[in-house]
Amino acid sequence: MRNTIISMYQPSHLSSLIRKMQCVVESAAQNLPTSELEDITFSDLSLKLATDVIGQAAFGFDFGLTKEPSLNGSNNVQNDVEVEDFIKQHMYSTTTLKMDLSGSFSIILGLICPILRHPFQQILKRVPGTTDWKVDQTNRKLMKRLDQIVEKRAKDKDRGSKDFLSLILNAREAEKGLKNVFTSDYISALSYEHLLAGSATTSFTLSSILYLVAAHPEVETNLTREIDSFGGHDLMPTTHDLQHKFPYLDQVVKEAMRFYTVSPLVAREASKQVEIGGYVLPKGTWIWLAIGVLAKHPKYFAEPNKFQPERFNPTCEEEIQRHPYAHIPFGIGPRQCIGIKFSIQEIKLALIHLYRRYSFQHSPNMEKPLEFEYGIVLNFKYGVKLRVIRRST
Ligand code: HEM
Repeated sequence: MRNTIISMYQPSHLSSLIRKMQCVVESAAQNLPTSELEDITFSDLSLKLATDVIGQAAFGFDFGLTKEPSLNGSNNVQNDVEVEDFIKQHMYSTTTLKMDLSGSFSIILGLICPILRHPFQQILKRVPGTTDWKVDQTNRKLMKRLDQIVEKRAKDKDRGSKDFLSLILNAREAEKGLKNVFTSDYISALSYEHLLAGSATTSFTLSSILYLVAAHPEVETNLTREIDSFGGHDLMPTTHDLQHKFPYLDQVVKEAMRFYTVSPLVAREASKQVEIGGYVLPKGTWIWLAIGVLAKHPKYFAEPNKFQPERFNPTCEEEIQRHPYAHIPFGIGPRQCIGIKFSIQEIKLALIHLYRRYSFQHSPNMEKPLEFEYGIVLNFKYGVKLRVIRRST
């Protein structure tokens, strides 16, 4: 399975995605309000941006979330009712519907008495108005929409092989044995997992970078200097340029991912009995890797609560001495994130585009300190609110 889709994330395919990514980034950033009194909730914008990008890569579909609606209300994207409905449900479940302690009684009860959580959840799912009911309804609608999308694409014989969904469907048709494994339900679930894995993480990372850089003007100065020296606004960096010609940008991204680790826990299950640090863990034990804790360990990161991109400079002693597995925001080993290069390319392109045109400040309406929601991935409790200043260059 992993091998089937990994080709999508190889350098050759990534370079062909640059133009698509660039179009989404441009349309997301073209009309940011630059009034001194107006806020933008950048985290909402970055979620739209990341969802549009993954929509093109995973589904071969333009969701059009970052496009400005025209006067007649349409945003000139492909007219597909199922996809439109699906994506509305997805945005609703990601931004509005929150399965947190304040919302769900079954979660609170589960903390007090874990054994009661599941039966209670089953009951509350049937009680209209409760969070459990809303989550269940939204999940059902989402999966129904996704099933329709998968079904439609499965019938399309000219689907090509440029996106995740088409690649899996092609693989299913090419190998008879896979038909029973890659059922439509399974493919729908995988596609949704992909959409979630690729949008919430990238969006959070992009927003946290803008938030952190806005609080560190010296970092912004260095960053814009590097970006400006690359060339004029029309010069679009290639995949190779992004990897090699923006060393400071690279350090800023790494440091922001260390500072706010979006996926702070990674799970593994012991496939056989193993001894770790003197503890014998029987087969089947769940092991949680606290990569967010590791990212703040003073043994590997001096003054870990300071935002210092230079600590990732290849000539910095801290970087030279650091254990290679101390900074692993994408996990590690055979189950490491498959979207590393994809998301880094997207994040760097977005940052270059944004800082070429704008500078950012925290809105006075932003809470201090920043508050988070702790789910499968980290999220901002009230969003990242910024003021945008157009640069004069
Ligand atoms: C800043 C962005 C991202 C971060 C921080 C991130 C982080 C992670 C982490 C920590 C894991 C678990 C790895 C492990 O268990 O060792 C993971 C898995 C995964 N990620 Fe990402 N991710 C990001 C973007 C993406 C994107 C853009 C995609 C898709 C295009 C993606 C697809 C996946 C998939 C499919 C898995 C499961 C891999 C497997 O189990 O074999 N991720 N990611």
